[in-house]
Amino acid sequence: MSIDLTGITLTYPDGDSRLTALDEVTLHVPKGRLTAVVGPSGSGKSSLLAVAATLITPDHGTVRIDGTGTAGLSRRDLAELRRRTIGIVFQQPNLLPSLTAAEQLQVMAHLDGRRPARSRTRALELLDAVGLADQAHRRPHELSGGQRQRVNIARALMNDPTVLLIDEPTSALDHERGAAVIDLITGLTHDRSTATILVTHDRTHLAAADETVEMRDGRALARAAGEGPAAGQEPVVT
Ligand SMILES: Nc1ncnc2c1ncn2[C@@H]1O[C@H](COP(=O)(O)OP(=O)(O)OP(=O)(O)O)[C@@H](O)[C@H]1O
Repeated sequence: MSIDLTGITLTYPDGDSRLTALDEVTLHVPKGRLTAVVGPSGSGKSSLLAVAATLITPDHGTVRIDGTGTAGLSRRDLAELRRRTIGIVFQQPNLLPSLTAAEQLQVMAHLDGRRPARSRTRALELLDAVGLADQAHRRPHELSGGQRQRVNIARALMNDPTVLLIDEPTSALDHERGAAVIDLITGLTHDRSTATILVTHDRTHLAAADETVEMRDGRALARAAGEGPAAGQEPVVT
């Protein structure tokens, strides 16, 4: 149960040439560990998450999820792999306005063909796990920003993923609510043994990470949790 990115290079079209967004990035996140990814705007953080989520195929390098290589899989098989093993939390919760918190989660199980009664039980368990047991009946406009983000995180857990990929989950929250969401992510990573990658701008979150990777111009520089800014330029990581 892990996610392994090895020698990932990703380029985008840029006029007559190509822009290198990821340059030989290697990253190994074992189960039960939280890796934070930081770096300036444009350094490749979102691209890294998109490759890890198998939403973008890199030019070079391999992505292995729980030991399974993704190269050569059909779009259908990739979609299946994503649905079964990867939980993705985007920056904006993107909740459906007309559904209650519990129903936002049940939609995921419905897409997976599971029975409504069982999915309701699981949705309520997960809302409880993220501290929203008493908010299951509320619609998004009746929840605070922090509560909406918790629903977003619970929804990503609905299919019991082994890999959690989280993009800037606290950007719309004040410091206190942001810190609570990071605590939640740390706890879920350890309790549910997910391999978690957290992209964040906020360096105060780094203390919660088991490892930090600093992105610079598409390259990954590693440093241990709690250290100051990456000093060396050596490519990283384990
Ligand atoms: N679809 C795209 N087409 C062309 N270039 C892109 C595309 N997406 C990203 N880029 C470029 O790739 C580089 C890395 O972008 P990326 O979004 O991964 O960085 P980031 O670190 O997530 O930035 P931010 O913190 O601002 O979200 C940037 O130079 C960006 O302009």
